[in-house]
Amino acid sequence: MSTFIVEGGHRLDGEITPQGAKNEALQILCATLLTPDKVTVENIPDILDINNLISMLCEMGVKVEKISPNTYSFQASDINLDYITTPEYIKKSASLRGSVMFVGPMVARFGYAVLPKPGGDKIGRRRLDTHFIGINKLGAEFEYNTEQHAYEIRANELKGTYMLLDEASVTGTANIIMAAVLAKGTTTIYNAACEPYIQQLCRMLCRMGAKIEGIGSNLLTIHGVESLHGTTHRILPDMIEIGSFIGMAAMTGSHITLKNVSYNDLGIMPDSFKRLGIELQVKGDDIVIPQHDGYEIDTFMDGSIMTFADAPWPGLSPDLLSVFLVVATQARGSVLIHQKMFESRLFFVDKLIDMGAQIILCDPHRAAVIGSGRLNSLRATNMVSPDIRAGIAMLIAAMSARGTSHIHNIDQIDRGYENIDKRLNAIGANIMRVSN
Ligand SMILES: CC(=O)N[C@H]1[C@@H](OP(=O)(O)OP(=O)(O)OC[C@H]2O[C@@H](n3ccc(=O)[nH]c3=O)[C@H](O)[C@@H]2O)O[C@H](CO)[C@@H](O)[C@@H]1O
Ligand SMILES: C=C(OP(=O)(O)O)C(=O)O
Repeated sequence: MSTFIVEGGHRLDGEITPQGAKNEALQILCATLLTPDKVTVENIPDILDINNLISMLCEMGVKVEKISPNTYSFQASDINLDYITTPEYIKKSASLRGSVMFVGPMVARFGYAVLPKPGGDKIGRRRLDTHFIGINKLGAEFEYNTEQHAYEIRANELKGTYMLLDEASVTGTANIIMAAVLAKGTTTIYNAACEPYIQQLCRMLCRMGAKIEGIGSNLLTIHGVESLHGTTHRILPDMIEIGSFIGMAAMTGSHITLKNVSYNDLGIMPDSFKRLGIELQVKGDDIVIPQHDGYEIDTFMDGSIMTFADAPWPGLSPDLLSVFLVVATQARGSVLIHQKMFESRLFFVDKLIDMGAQIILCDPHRAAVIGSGRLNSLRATNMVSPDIRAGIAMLIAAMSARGTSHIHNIDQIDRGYENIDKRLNAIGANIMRVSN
């Protein structure tokens, strides 16, 4: 377990380029299993979750070549199906959420997959019903193996069908798409998740020979094909990292430029920051955040207190609410943060309260923040990062606080943010990494 020692009060100044998107990369790397041909992927983030997934692919027999720091090629021409029944595979799967998306491609191409309990953030119940029901509807059978503590999934043949998903699950939709592209006949997925990362997956699959209609909508029609071939794909910039940097810049009174953000793929996020009182200038495909001496939270048009709530795309991502929450503590005005999707993601506010923030945790899903308008800057403290996004929120709080804070368990931050300490120190932060 490593620790960040963060000296607060330093303003940032300069340019920063967002990393490739973690949650897109997890889907795309799993999709490389769908073809025996070579697939080259650019802009892969160098983060713990992705490196773990790549090492699992290697152990499954995928030939992985690192072409440059963020570009790899993958060739799944000779897969060792025995590996996926080993205790090692089961243990590694439990270290990240993305491993759940091996199921769709494996069952589509090899008729066999093993699904141990996947890992990922411990942020409340994270059910997999959508994955199971969808893949089962395509004709695969799930059987729980009590010795392995994992499901075995078998299918002689997958057959296209109509399905209305019980919820617009992101990884569930990706898994079902990856199974359906090689199924016989036509699959219709209604209530599909449709965020840019799912769109990117669909576009890559189409370049590999898949036939998918309705990309970008919640109604996908997939005409199954016999086989897929190789391609090259570039991962989008990580919208959650972009949002984290916007919030960090405002809260620390910094002037920074975010380079090449793929603005049109950011959805409602930039406007949501504007409603928090943060000024953003869009220059080409860059976002400039000018130095803020203060910012004031908007109200709704009827004058009532603003709420930021998560919703499936094109709503606001749940992964950004921890950032909105911490940034609101130093705004003028009040806001309700309503985390509808996950029930254990707001408990980190206790630490912000210790630092002097005015927050009432109304229940596990809702926190009311009374911004102090920088009258009382936060005080440094010691904290433990419980999940990726609480971790980055704690880092933002520490960077804006008076004094030196310690953030333990920063592996949680490293799961999703590439070399965050080095990249922020390069533009003026003072963050020291200590390995315990
Ligand atoms: C590896 C990866 O890509 N992880 C992301 C993915 O996780 P993941 O794919 O696991 O999340 P899901 O989309 O399945 O669901 C997230 C949560 O929202 C609930 N839910 C979902 C859809 C819906 O219409 N109503 C609803 O209540 C689910 O029950 C669950 O509690 O999507 C989440 C939601 O954007 C993000 O937080 C995760 O970062
Ligand atoms: C919840 C997240 O990730 P995961 O689904 O990988 O746990 C996240 O990225 O905020």
